[in-house]
Amino acid sequence: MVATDLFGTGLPADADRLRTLDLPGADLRYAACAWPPAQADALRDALLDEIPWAPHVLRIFGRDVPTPRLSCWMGDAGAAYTYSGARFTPTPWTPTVARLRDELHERYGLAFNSVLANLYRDGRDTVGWHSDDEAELGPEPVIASLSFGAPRTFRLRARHTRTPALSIELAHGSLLVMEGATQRLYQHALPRRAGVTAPRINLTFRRITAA
Ligand SMILES: O=C(O)CCC(=O)C(=O)O
Ligand SMILES: [Fe+2]
Repeated sequence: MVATDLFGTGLPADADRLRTLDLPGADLRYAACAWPPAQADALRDALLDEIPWAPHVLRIFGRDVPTPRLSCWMGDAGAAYTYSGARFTPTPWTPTVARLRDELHERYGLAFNSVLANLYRDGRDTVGWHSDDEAELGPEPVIASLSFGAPRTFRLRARHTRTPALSIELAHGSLLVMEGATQRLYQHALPRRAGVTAPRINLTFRRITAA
């Protein structure tokens, strides 16, 4: 009998292991099953319920534009963040998000002081092309992106040529870690997906270095 079974789920013992994705110059790792299905279900429900979701309004070319998703900026009191001209003071950690932050540290050795939570209510909610390259994140940001709920396609493209580079379906209970030159060389987006009626929650944990 091999030493299998991740949390008694019948999944292989290393189902939560991060594997490198092949993308030139980038540093991307992905674990399709960081949280096994039953745990991921419970986490999705708790996060839906516990996070104070609200539309964000971004100032783009001098106009106020509501984002096509709901969000919540959460973190340590000092971790203020500027995003597309809007300044966010973080909401205090909720219990489930704090637990996930601690798990990322204990299980993957990744430490964070803030998180941007996104709720894609259905397949019409999206995030457009961008890099997470705000000055507060430092020159080589480390971002841990957790997905719960409806699987959605995550795309990356070369920042300067806009050449499509990678397309990956982010699974329920998955973890994607972006670091190194990933933000400098690539942009990412989550396009619309027809036929998706279930919500998806994404938590992008970040490390804010300076005020
Ligand atoms: O929902 C996702 O997977 C990506 C979200 C994202 O790129 C962001 O919040 O910066
Ligand atoms: Fe992003």
